[in-house]
Amino acid sequence: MSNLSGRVQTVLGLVDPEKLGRTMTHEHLTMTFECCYFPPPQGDEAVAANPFQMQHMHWLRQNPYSCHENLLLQQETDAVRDELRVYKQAGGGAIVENTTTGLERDLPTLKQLAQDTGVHIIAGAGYYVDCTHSETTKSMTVEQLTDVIVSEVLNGADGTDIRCGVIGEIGTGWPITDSEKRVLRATAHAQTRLGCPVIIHPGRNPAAPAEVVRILQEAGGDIGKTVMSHLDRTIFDEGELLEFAKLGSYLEYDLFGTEMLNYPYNTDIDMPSDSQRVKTLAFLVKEGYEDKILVAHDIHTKNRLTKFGGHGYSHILKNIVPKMLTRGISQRQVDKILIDNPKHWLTFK
Ligand SMILES: CC(=O)NCCS(=O)(=O)O
Repeated sequence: MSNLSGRVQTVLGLVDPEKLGRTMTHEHLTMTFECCYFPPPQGDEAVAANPFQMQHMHWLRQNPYSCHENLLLQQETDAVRDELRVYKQAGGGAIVENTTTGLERDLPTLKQLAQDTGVHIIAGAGYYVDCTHSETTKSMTVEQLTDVIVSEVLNGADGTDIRCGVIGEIGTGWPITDSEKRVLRATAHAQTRLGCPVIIHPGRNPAAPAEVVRILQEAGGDIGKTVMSHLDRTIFDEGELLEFAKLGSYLEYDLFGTEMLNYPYNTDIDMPSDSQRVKTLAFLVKEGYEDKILVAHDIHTKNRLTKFGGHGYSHILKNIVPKMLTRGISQRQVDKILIDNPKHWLTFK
């Protein structure tokens, strides 16, 4: 194990895990999502070209990926800084910033945001989904990929000395490509060397999370220290969810605030409402998984910021927690989900 043992690694250095406080385990503060642009519905091209007007806000919520400008979160650092201050005032302590290679990770900006706001920011190592893998990435062996990921944690990433504190979000699609499989194996090998937390972006199919776990496990990964993200758009059947939960990963509901009718990346999927998400959390708590639940908003487009009428980074603290308390989740269980579970996951072994 590394000398990071028992500590959490933020962009400002190592911290005592007790210092984190309430933690959103899946957010983005600066990134581009251009890789996932989706053309607008026919006839809506004019709105898509000029979206940030009050009368277009509903359209933007329904079609966030169909407007190039909306995908450039990295243009909104001032608004994000303001929001982080609000988040801190609302009782937030830490944020895991999941931007990996392929999404224009910007570690100096994360460091500056942490310094300016006092929010602990934990950055992500590794690679996003296949369509963002460069030719170089695609040609690398598992050993070479492992060395890059380990170095991003031990020495710093992207030519800086700013170190990542988690591996991920590691991007996978469905079916999982060969290049994504190599990255998953490298993730498991790096985790074995470092004893560090891992977080996965699964493909949009109910079978995808378990297949990722299988690949990680086969490569020696520590599933108990791994988060499966985006379960709110991936597994809908309660029986299937319990089957997956038995595999032992953290179960992350990280699209709080996102309510849309037509999910463009898989139109078979009905994106749940926040009320449905809370209901699923209450179900998992009842089934004994309160130690495994994590929550976040996964802000990755501009329209999700309060500046543009969105829910912002404080939505869970301000709106979802009170709802959880009225739906059979106790204050102690809420504290586990927001404080204890993130702390345990983020602490290096
Ligand atoms: C940045 C990112 O990967 N967000 C997830 C979007 S998705 O629609 O839930 O896959």
